[in-house]
Amino acid sequence: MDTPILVLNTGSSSVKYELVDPGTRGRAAKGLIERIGQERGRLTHRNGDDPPYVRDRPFPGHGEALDAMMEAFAAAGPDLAPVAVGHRVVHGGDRFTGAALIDDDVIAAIEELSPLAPLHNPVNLTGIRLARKVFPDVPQVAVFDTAFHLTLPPEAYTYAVPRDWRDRLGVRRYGFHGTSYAYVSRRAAALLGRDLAALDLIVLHLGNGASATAISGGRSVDTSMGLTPLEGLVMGTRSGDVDPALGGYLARTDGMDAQQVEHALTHDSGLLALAGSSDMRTIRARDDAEARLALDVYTRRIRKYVGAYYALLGRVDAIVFTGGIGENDPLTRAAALKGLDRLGITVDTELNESEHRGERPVSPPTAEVPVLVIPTDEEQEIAHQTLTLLT
Ligand SMILES: Nc1ncnc2c1ncn2[C@@H]1O[C@H](COP(=O)(O)OP(=O)(O)O)[C@@H](O)[C@H]1O
Ligand SMILES: CC(=O)OP(=O)(O)O
Ligand SMILES: [Mg+2]
Repeated sequence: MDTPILVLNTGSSSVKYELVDPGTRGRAAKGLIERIGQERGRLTHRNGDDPPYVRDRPFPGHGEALDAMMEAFAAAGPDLAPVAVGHRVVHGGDRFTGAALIDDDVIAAIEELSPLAPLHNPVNLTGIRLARKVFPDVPQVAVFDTAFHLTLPPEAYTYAVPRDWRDRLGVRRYGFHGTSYAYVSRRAAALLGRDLAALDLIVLHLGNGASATAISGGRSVDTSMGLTPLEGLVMGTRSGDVDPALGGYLARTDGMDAQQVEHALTHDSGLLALAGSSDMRTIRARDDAEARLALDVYTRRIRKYVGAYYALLGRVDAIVFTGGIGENDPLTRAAALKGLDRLGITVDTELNESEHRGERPVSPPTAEVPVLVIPTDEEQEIAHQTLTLLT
């Protein structure tokens, strides 16, 4: 492979990267840098079938993490000479309806949108700036989480708030995880052996951030994240839906300001607030009242959205789970769909709990509504969209 695409997925606390062959879609190398900003970080770099190159040390910020990625390529190969770089960018507002070739103007627009995705857009820009410095002559492409959701109908994206906020300040539902939804919905149609254009799907992306989307004919028709990636489901450190009066209440009774409230709802809430850890594996290892309540709150919220999206779509051809929790946690899948048998939705205990990984149904073969697990691959989708834009 001599002309691969480098894909950078800079997340809130991690960096995932891949070197993808545009012809075969094969991976020459891939890596993951975890727990950025925490006491103990880890970089895992894989070059083909070589034994992995692992570095356990703290990465104070995303700049250090990206430097470590460059060191890993230098030490463990392969040579890094990409023909293009594809970047995940979380918030594209209503300006970016698809992937965009990055120039100073696009960078300024991503920066302008940073207040709407404070965990994500600033670190996405760190990756873009590093790649432009290291590969000044290589085209760089931004692939936006929001773009997939620009098909939302007005009644789905409009908040019932003052007109001035909507007209002047861009207050509306945008939706996120779109790169994942684009990939997963295509793969779900392939697994069902049906045309995506004819399918109504409810897709649950349950990772560190989590969201639900109703997809009809391959188009997003409603989604749980809103103006920012804070609305909707319970997440690792984010509250998801709360009463909008909460901020005012805390200001009046406890003297908190808007920034403090938003920080707490973004960083100190969700599973972390309920069970002391944002990591599902850690919570699963416990069996006490606090952990059980956290899981009940978590799965009940998912069930509410499944019911709501079933009602909006009027029918559903499959429920699809993806993301670290959706792919790997059978108890979450079972609990989230508990009691929905009357809607034709149920999981098969043996299939759901099987050690099998990869794309698979977890509902009984005779189920009216198939329940599928489709591992997401945002990096593959970013490479695909980068290539499509450039050719
Ligand atoms: N085998 C597993 N069982 C249960 N949860 C898991 C498992 N593997 C990963 N997870 C959970 O997946 C979540 C991270 O999801 P992931 O999609 O990797 O996050 P990100 O949004 O950062 O990409 C964590 O809560 C983690 O505990
Ligand atoms: C948009 C979002 O929440 O992304 P992540 O799940 O990577 O945090
Ligand atoms: Mg994610």
